[in-house]
Amino acid sequence: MARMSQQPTDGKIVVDGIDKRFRSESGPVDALRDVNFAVEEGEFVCIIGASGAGKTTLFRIIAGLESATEGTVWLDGEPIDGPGTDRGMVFQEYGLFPWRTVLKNVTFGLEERGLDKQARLQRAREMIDLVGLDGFEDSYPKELSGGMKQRVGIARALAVDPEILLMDEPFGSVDAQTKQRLHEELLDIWSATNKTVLFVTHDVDEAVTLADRVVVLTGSPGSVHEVVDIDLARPRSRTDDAFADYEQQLRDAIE
Ligand SMILES: Nc1ncnc2c1ncn2[C@@H]1O[C@H](COP(=O)(O)OP(=O)(O)OP(=O)(O)O)[C@@H](O)[C@H]1O
Repeated sequence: MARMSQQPTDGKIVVDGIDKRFRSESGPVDALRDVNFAVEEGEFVCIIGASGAGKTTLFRIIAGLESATEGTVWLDGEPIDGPGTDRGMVFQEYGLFPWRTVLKNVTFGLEERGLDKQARLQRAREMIDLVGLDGFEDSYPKELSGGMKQRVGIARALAVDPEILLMDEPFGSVDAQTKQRLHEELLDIWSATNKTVLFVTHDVDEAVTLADRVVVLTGSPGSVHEVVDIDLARPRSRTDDAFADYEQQLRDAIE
């Protein structure tokens, strides 16, 4: 298939005809087939789907950690062909350096950007404040709870001021109460910083809580079954009938 040399439609991120086939010892595995959707600047988009629908694979392709077999992901009209500081990443398993303090974990991305030490420390402290971890600058990851570790991950991703935040099940390992608090904090950070957020989850409740729009991946190989606009004012309440209706709609779509 001829590769288009121009982004086919408007959008900050345009996922354009993505196929992914893995080669494994037991033969090829088709993970994604003809995945198409666009994300507008400043939007909060969740990708949901059952286990194996290809969410993480798609995340990794958009992050530039994995290449597509067919198709292109466009960012501001340019094809993505590797990771970049325009995309900050947050993973479920934190990805922190255990031998570095909180402060040194957050300065990590800044060291590569050539900022002087003073500027790095100042920026890192601002981000640590933003995620509510002031006072923990000198702690090590093993001294922190899961929720706190994830805050460090978010601070580190934000430190380089990426335009886009890519999050792959970031709150999968924290308890329900912490998750709810992190949702509120993430939405505050999102509205304060105007980032574009792409957030992978298998949790329907989380998607309705957070997203402007939800991309539902189904099938194996996965493709876009439906894109659902969540037309609810924020802050959202789980006890609203409309919230429950969206949850049901997404549950039905996944099945
Ligand atoms: N490196 C790989 N080699 C071979 N197959 C892979 C590889 N990575 C993923 N797959 C396959 O691709 C498909 C999609 O996997 P992926 O991890 O993207 O799904 P997912 O929706 O994120 O699932 P989960 O919610 O369980 O994490 C699965 O069939 C998986 O086995």
